[in-house]
Amino acid sequence: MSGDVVTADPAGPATPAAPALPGAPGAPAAPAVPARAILPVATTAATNAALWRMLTRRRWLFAATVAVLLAGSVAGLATPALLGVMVNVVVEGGQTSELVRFGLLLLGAGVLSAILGYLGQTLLARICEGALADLREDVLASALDLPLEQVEQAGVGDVVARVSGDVDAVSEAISGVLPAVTSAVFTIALTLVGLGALDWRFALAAVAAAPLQVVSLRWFLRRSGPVYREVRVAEAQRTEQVIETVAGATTVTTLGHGERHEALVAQSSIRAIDLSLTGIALLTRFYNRLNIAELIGLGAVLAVGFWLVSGDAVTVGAATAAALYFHRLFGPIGMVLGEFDEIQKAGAGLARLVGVTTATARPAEGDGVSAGGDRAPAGGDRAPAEGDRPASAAEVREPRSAVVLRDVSFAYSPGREVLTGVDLEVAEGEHVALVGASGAGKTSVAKLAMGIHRPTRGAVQVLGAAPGRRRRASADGPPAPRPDAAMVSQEVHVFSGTLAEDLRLAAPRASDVELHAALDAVEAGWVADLPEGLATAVGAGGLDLSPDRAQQLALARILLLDPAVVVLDEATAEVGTDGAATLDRAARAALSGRTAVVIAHRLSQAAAADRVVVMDAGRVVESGTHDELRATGGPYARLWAAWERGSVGR
Ligand SMILES: Nc1ncnc2c1ncn2[C@@H]1O[C@H](COP(=O)(O)OP(=O)(O)OP(=O)(O)O)[C@@H](O)[C@H]1O
Repeated sequence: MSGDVVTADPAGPATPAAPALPGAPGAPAAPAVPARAILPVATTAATNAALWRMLTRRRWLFAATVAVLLAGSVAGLATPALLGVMVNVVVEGGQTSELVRFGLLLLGAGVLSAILGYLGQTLLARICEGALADLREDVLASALDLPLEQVEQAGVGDVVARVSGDVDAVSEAISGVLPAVTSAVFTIALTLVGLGALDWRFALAAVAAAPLQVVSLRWFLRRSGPVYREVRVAEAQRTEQVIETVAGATTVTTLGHGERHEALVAQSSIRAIDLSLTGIALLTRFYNRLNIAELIGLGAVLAVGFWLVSGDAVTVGAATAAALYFHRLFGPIGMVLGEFDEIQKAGAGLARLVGVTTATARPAEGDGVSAGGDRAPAGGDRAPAEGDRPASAAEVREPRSAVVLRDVSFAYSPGREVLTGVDLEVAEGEHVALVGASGAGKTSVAKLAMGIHRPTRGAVQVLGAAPGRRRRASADGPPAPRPDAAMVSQEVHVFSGTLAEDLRLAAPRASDVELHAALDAVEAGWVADLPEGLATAVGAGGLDLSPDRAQQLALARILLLDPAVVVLDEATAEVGTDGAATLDRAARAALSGRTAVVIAHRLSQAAAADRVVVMDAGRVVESGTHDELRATGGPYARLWAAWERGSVGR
């Protein structure tokens, strides 16, 4: 996961929610992570409710549309009735002028029905396009808000498949199918009324087709639903496989694993294709059954017509009109039943999309997240294990601590704890350096503090800004809400665009003067030497920045973002002594006046901190100032001695 600055800033890159300031308005609460490592899929009821909400957001337009479509269907009903009357005129040897009059009426009804139908479809399409735009925005916003932990567990491919393939499936259904199906449903309902008006026995005969249609539909829905869901999952897996292969292309090529990866992509594609073919085979069998149902229905209407005409109960014209009415049902019924296919696919897609929006929905109070903004342990509904010490909000809320980890244990996979009983408190404005061998658990602590992961036991809390700190005001707008916490991670990402755009991801309204000031503060004097300065293209396809320069950009972004708490996990091993000294000074400038947790990859960073916390095998083993720890002769003193001898890091 790229993104060195993890922040609540809406313009920020890859912006999972930053940790909460307890009590702050809109403080994000940790959403419930499902036990299985997938993003949730909404229930049918929740999906239907979301669809209804989308459509009825524009309720007046919706009501007008229904009225126009109904009027169009009523006008359409006149056609078979008028044809029936014309047959009677012919049978009874009526005047040609009479025929012409009814012919003109027929033409008028047809034109009116077409105009109203067109208008209704246009209005409905407008509602649907609006609903679709809302859906796209909701899903994209929700996807950007997804906790990194959930994205990591579910796989990026799943998220990408949802915001692309699933949105497309729903788009097709909403913009193409829904308007057509709605007007078809009106036509069916009113045609049955028209048949009944001719003679109730015609309506009864028409219903003869219904049992087979209902049975066929139920048969189809039962089988196709799971198949379509599997298709969506298989497509997500294929996307995941492709993304993984492309993202790791260099590694794949250098290790000569190209063929293996191609085979894996092919395998996942074949599975998706096989499932799609199964769906098509089901659809063909379904249409066969519908054709048989129509044959039965038309046969019944004609037989009843023959019987009624023979008994003088109805005229030949009425029987003709009845047959035409039934024939008129073929199209709409076939369309509604046939489109169930698209509706099913869209339903599967919509359930996954609504799942994304619910994955980021804030749980209500009492959902396992304390009002103080504690990060509750994952698996909120598990029974407390023996030895669990569920830390209450009261227990962890301490007025002068900006970051509190209380008795925190954590495992990436069940049963494999990488942190055990970690207690860490960082006072407001304090700079704490985390020190330890590779794999000791420093980055895991940082990610827990940032809310990227949640503890399996214990509680984590990040408090707000130090009193008296001013928000950065922008010249041309209200002051931006101050972000709570931000992280500079080991993988600094330089986003494609100009240098100025890259920096403005952290502060969209910052002026060029402010950008230059931030760059100066982190000693990025090299920017001034670039021929195009802030307009220089960086990132993919642009100027390739060395790791220490990318690091300086990340630190400048911190200055522009101005968070209260910073977690710094920069590991720039490639820089020499001069580079390291520059980066240390840049970090000091970026962290000045903030609470900071610095993962000290160079012990010079630890020496400059207010306090050093030493970790070993997932536990805190020492804590104190640099001088105190050196004097005790413990693990830190040994690390320091080794570092001074130049055998570690430098
Ligand atoms: N995403 C992950 N999935 C599974 N295990 C992980 C993951 N990330 C880290 N670990 C494991 O957790 C343990 C602690 O790793 P962590 O990265 O927190 O240590 P660290 O002290 O920051 O190390 P380094 O200085 O090398 O970054 C290690 O055993 C590591 O292998």
